[in-house]
Amino acid sequence: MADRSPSEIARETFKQLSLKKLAPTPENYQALYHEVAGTLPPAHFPFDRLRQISAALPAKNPGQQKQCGLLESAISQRSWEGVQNALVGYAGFGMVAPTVSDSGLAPLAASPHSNPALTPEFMEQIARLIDNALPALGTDDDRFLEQARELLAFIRQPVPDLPRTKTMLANFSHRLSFTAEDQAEIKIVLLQLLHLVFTNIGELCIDDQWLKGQIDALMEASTPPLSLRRLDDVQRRLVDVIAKQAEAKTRAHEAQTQMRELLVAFVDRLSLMGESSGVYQVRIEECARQIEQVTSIEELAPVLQSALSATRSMALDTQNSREQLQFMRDKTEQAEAEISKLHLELDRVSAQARHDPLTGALNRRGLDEAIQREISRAMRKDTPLCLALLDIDNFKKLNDDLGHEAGDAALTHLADVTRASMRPQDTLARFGGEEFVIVLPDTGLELGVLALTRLQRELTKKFFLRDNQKVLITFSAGVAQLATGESGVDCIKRADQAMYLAKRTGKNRVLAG
Ligand SMILES: Nc1nc2c(ncn2[C@@H]2O[C@H](COP(=O)(O)OP(=O)(O)OP(=O)(O)O)[C@@H](O)[C@H]2O)c(=O)[nH]1
Repeated sequence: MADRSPSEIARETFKQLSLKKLAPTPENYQALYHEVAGTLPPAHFPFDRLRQISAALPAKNPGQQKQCGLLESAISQRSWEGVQNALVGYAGFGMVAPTVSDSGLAPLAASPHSNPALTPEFMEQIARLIDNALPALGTDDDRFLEQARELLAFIRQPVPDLPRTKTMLANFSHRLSFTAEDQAEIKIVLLQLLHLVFTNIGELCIDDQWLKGQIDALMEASTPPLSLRRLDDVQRRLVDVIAKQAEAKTRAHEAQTQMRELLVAFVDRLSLMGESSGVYQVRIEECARQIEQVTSIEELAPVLQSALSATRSMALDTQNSREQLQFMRDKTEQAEAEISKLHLELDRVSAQARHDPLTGALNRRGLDEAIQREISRAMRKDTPLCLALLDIDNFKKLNDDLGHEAGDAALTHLADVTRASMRPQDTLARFGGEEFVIVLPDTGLELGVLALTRLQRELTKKFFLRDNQKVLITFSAGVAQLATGESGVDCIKRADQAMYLAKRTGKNRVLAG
């Protein structure tokens, strides 16, 4: 039998079908064929069931459509390997909701891990997302925190139940929306309160120009959009204001005590004068009475003597009082002069704290602190940091042509335009006369140069106006990116060299250092 050709086997198979009175179905034919040929029938391939599954699979995106096509063709070719590849490929194109299809079959993916998108890694990513978002939502709502903890514990299980995960996520998201809304509102109200406090402090110190300037800067710095750096700035300024107020309070207290002492001394002196003039009056009245009674010139002499001595002693008392009052007046004037000197000194020292009083930019001390902070941040986050040094071109000529006051206004204008055009996280500091440093976090050299070039353009658009005349301010700048292990001072030196080169090669340029 083994030597027979396929056509002979086929003929014999038909003969057997008729002899055994079997229906001529493909299955019967196949079974008899292998019996006649003496070969093994291939493993059963469930065409119909597989086609049903294939028909139940939604093809909602191009990836799924392609895999459905591949599945159909694998079924036609009876290729188990093809079927497996098509199904694995299909699962990679998104999670399918476990609904029942027209065919009456539930689609795949009832377990979270039958879809690669819901792998333990993916669930861990969701858990980390929640973990990281929690601190931003505050710790006031206990129920919300508890719900978050429950959800985290649940989705970190090895195989979390999918429908339960969905329900828990939906509940959490619902509560989260309220908590986030609350937090946003709290932030707004806190800011309003802060502004109210600043306004009040500002009104309390109308005579103190420096303090008023600080309050204005505080108001501006606490206006959204806020950033951690702007809040740092608010904090630094507030510390200065509080220190200044404490000193002013001590000073006022001292002055008050001194004035009170002077007043007490003055009142004492007045009553003494009153007393001595009362004694004088009694003695003079006595003299007058004696004069009325004298009968001879001899009797008059001792009375006159007594009147003279009373007058002399009154004159002496008056002289003493005048001297004492003069002394007190001198002392008061001296105290006043000392207080106003102290005031001036305090203004000067306070203004030097961290900000440049003219432009409101940080001063050298403030800059040192800001650079230190940004260097630590850049190292921690492994991000680039640039320092730019800019110097106004031909500033001496501007001063000479328009006056020193116009020069001051030009410096303020440059600082204002810079603050408006740089990012909130950038920091501006006045480095010296007409030199400024800009600290640019998260910025590589190329972007740093671009930022300064953009600032140049802004200055050509936002003119400095003097007596209704447009005055164009330009600057030359050098930008340096902080190298590993480099100090802020050395980085500024490199920026300074680049700026110097920009000056020497025509000004109004930005060069990388
Ligand atoms: N109005 C005003 N002028 C200042 C201030 N600080 C420094 N200056 C003046 O700035 C001028 C700087 O002059 P220079 O160093 O010669 O520089 P420049 O004229 O800008 O020349 P280049 O830098 O070469 O473009 C000096 O005249 C200083 O008096 C300030 O606070 N206010």
